[in-house]
Order: sequence, then C-alpha cells, then structure tokens
Amino acid sequence: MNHALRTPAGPVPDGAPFWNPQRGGSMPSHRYRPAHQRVTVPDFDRSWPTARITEAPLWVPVDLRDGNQALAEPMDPARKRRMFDLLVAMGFKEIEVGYPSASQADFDFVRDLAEPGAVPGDVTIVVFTPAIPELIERTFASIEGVERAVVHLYTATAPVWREVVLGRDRDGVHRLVMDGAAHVARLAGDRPGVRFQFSPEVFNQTEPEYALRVCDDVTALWDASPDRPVVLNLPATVEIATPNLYADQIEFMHRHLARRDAVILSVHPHNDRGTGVACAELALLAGAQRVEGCLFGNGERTGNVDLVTLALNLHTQGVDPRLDLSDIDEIRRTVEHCNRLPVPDRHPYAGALVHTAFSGTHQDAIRKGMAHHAARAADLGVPAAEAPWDVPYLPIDPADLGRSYEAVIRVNSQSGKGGIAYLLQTEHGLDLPRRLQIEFAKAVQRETDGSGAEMTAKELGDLFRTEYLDRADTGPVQLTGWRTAHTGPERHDFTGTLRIDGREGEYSGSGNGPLSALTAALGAAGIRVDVLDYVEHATGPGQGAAAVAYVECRVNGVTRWGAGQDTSVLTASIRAVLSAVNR
Ligand SMILES: CC(=O)SCCNC(=O)CCNC(=O)[C@H](O)C(C)(C)COP(=O)(O)OP(=O)(O)OC[C@H]1O[C@@H](n2cnc3c(N)ncnc32)[C@H](O)[C@@H]1OP(=O)(O)O
Ligand SMILES: CC(C)C(=O)C(=O)O
Repeated sequence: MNHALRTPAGPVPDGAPFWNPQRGGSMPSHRYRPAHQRVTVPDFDRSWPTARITEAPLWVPVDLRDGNQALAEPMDPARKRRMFDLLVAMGFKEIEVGYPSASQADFDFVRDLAEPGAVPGDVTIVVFTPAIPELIERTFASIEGVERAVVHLYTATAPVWREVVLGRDRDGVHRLVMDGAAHVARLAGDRPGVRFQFSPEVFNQTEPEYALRVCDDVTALWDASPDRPVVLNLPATVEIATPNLYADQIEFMHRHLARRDAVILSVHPHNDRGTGVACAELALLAGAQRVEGCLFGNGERTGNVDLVTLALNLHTQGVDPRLDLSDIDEIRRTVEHCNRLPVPDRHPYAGALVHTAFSGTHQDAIRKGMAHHAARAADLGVPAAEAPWDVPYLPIDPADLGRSYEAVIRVNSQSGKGGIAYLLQTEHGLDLPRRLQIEFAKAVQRETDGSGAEMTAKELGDLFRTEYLDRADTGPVQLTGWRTAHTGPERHDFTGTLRIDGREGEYSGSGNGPLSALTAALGAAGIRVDVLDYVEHATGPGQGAAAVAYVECRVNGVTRWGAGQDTSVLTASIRAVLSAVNR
C-alpha cells in the first residue's frame, strides 16, 4: 500500500464522466460508475418511505434453480428431492424446480415431479427458460402431464447485457422477448394449468421506461387478466445501489404498469452489496407482492436474498410469515446437506451463535429479561411460549425456532456474575445469593483468564463444587462426627469431632440455633467464626430434592462464603460453614 502515490478521490459531480484517472485515491475507485449514472428513475411521488409491511408476500424459493446453478456440485436427484420435500413441508406453495433445458438431470427431475402425487395439490411448480426456441420447447416437454406449472421466461434487458452479451439494441432485445413470449403462449395453447412469468433480467440496471415498455408488451401478448394474472419478476440480478433506488424502481413499475390488476409483481434480489434483505423489504413497501429467494441466501456469487431472514423479520414484527420455521436447526441441517455449504455461525436467526451472549452485561440483561418474562407469563396466566416477548438482546424467542435456552448464555473471560449465576441456576439448580455470585465470578475469571477458553455449564458446576460444595471435606478443618440437641427454648448444643491440621479433638458449644452452637464449638477449637448471612433452597421440586445452603462468614477476621449440599437442610448448613472455614 502506498498512500503517498495518490490524492484522495472526491465525489463524482453529476454529469461528469465517471472514468477519470486523475481522480485517484489509495484504491482505484475511479474505475467504478456510480449507480445514479447508470439508472435514473423519472420523478414521481413515491410513497414507499411511509408504508408498512402488514402481511407476508407470496414466497417463491429458487433453491432448486438459482441456488442449484451456483453450486460447485449441483444437487443430485436425492438431494433435489430432499430440498423439494423440505420446501413443501415449510409451507411454500410455489416452488421453482429447475432449468429443465440446462441438463438431462434438471429435465429428469421435473419429469419425476410430473408423476401422479409427486407434487401436493396446493403446490405449483415453476420452470425456467431463456428466450431460445428449442430451449422453450424442451421446457414444455418437461412439464408434459403436469397439472399446475408456471413457465418462467427471462431475458436480460440492461444496456451492458444488451450490447455485450446479446449483441442487440433495445428493439432487438424487445423482439427477442416478444418472440420468446409468443412461442411460450403457442406451446401452452389452452392448457388451463399453465401460467406465465417474465423476468427482465438485470431489471435494476435497466432504464425504467424501457423495462416498463417490455413488461407491458409481454403482459399484453399473454393477455394477462385478473383471473389469469402474469407474474412480472423484477430482479436485482447484480446489486449495484443502495436499496432506496431499488424501491424507487419497483414503485415506479407498480404505479405505471398497464395491466396492474392482472400482474403479480415479484422481486428477486441478490446480495452483492450485502443489502439483499433490505432491497426485498423496501420493495414490499413499494408495492411488490411476491419474493423469490433461497433458504439462508444461497445463490449466485454472494447469494439470492435469504427467505428465512425475510420471513423471520416479519415474524418479529408481529406479522405471520406463513412459513413453518419452528425447527430451524433441522431446516439448516437439511439445506447444508443439499447444498454442501455451511450456514455461518453468525447467520441471522439460524447461526449456531446468534442466540448466545458471552459478554457479561448482555448476560446480566438476558438473565433479568428471562426472569421478567417468566413472571409476566405467570401474571397473565399463559405459558411462557405465549407471553409477549421483550427480552433484552434477544430479538426473537429461541423457543419459537425450536431452540432451547441452553446456548443463550455461555461463559468465557468476557462474562460476568449474571451469566454465571444464570447457568448455575438453569443447569444445576443453584440460586446463588448476589454477594456469592460476585465472589464466585472471580474464581471463574481466574480460570478463564488462565485458559483463554470458554467454560461449559458442566465445567462451571464442577468449579463451584470444588470451590465450595466439596470444601467441607477437602480443607484443613474436618468434622468427622457430630450431633446437635435442642436443649431448651432458643438453646441448641453442638458436639463434634474436629480434625484440624491432622490433630483430632472433641469440641462442644451452645447457641440460640444449631449454627450458632457450631460456631461456638469452632470457637472452642480456636477458629473464630461469625455468620453474617444465610440462605438455603431446594435444588429441585419434591421431597427428595437435595438442599443447598450458602453462608457468608467472617472467619478469623476474613469474610468469605461457603456452600453445602445434602438431603438434610441441617447437614447442608453445617457443611456450608465448614466450607467457608476451609476456604
Ligand atoms: C440470472 C440467471 O440466473 S440466468 C440463468 C442462468 N443459468 C444457467 O445458465 C444455467 C443453465 N444454463 C445452461 O445449461 C446453458 O447455459 C444453456 C443450456 C442454457 C445454454 O448453453 P449453450 O447453448 O452452450 O450457450 P452458452 O451458455 O455458452 O451461451 C448462452 C447463449 O444464450 C444467449 N442467451 C443468454 N440468455 C438468454 C436469454 N435469456 N434469452 C435468449 N438468449 C439468451 C447468449 O447470448 C448466448 O448466445 P450466443 O451463443 O449466441 O452468444
Ligand atoms: C432472471 C432472474 C429471475 C434471475 O435469476 C436473476 O436475475 O438473478
């Protein structure tokens, strides 16, 4: 990197040529044409900025076509079938199943779907074809006998594609599309189950008025009507602009299309700038009714828009996505198997880490939020899964996706007492008093700082056991036998055999309760103990559940906590005092 060689690039003034080698910064940014120099949407009174999404669009997964064509190893027939079955089970009603003229495998897959019963009665398949006569014919051959199908015709309409790829001018591309559309209409004849779809590929880089002319002429040729509508699918084939421009382009079409009531307006965003989801959402605000995309955003280059994220974004706005995503991990595993691609750990909603907090303040907030949620559900008299969701840092209840709360909080050196306490409580039934949480968090911090690694819930439980619960047995002061007696009103006697640094002796003491009698006996042995705080609880429901006791003691002038566990509350509390003494 030699930053001294170039001066910083300034903005490209409107009307200036975009390529100007004098405008150099440390990166050759002057080589790229800004979006506003490629597409201009005529002025109109847009309404999308203040619109709201109030219902789910029609979803059309293109995993078996656009997703599949982007894989290094396209899906084999078994994988395709598994993907198709998953899409059906999730509730998709229209599914693009392939590019039948691309390969024998694609053709055969569609033929398999033509078998009676292969496609549920409420599902329509979509087959994809370029405007090339023999390939259109092959596409129709693939759907022979299929009851319901959408034939999806596409041709690129943007200037660079017209000039460089297709070698035609505007009228030439218009003719290519019309010839293709006419061929499609001829081959469909009067088959009532065949509907039509047209995509001006690279719509987002096409002059809006030209895209409008091509689309209107196609819908006229296909005689689109409200009872036999045509799908016009407007792709952001390669994302080049901020999503507001796409929204303008979609709303421009929505407002100006000739047969608007006979058109299902569809969008097909890709994700080259990482804003595919934003493009789809703004397009819905702008009038789109249907969205094509792939599960977890598979697809060409950076992928198609992710339908799972879009659907769950709606869910978290209180809008029913009309898809079943209640077992997200099973969906993820199936998609990973079919695509032979992993879904990253940070992927929205579905990644392994997206419901997990490691950092202390987040954990503290989540723990309080979960307790508040449980209390609110109890107040409302509804199960926790039905109560309104307002837990800090968790935009969705993991349980809605079939996930447990196990992974919500994980502990490492960034964690604090709240997260540690949450795991001890949820995984081990230990409800630590606040000051003990603070003390134990220091022990955890020493461990995690030392190892640099995460501590699992089991390791946390083991550490608490070594640091506290087992300390009655492992320190220099051992109580090998003991008895208590309630000898009068507010009077208890304690007698025990203490082994202190290997020397054994019997000591007694009295007090207004068993613990004060114990501390008196310890005092007789030369160990000064004052009990400052005492808490106990059962570790689970029912009579047989163990009790755990926590005591905060001043031992020979030093304040520390101890903890003990036993089926008897008295034994648990005596062990807790010895634990504090031995720490
Ligand atoms: C944005 C998208 O996702 S578009 C879908 C892309 N998907 C695929 O390409 C997967 C399937 N494709 C294939 O299997 C093959 O490319 C086929 C069978 C369609 C065609 O293969 P080939 O005949 O070998 O042609 P090839 O792919 O090299 O070139 C495509 C030709 O079609 C033309 N073409 C491309 N798209 C279209 C279209 N929509 N309508 C009409 N012609 C088109 C190109 O201009 C090129 O023509 P040329 O040979 O005269 O230059
Ligand atoms: C042609 C359309 C539907 C497409 O796949 C794209 O533009 O990416």
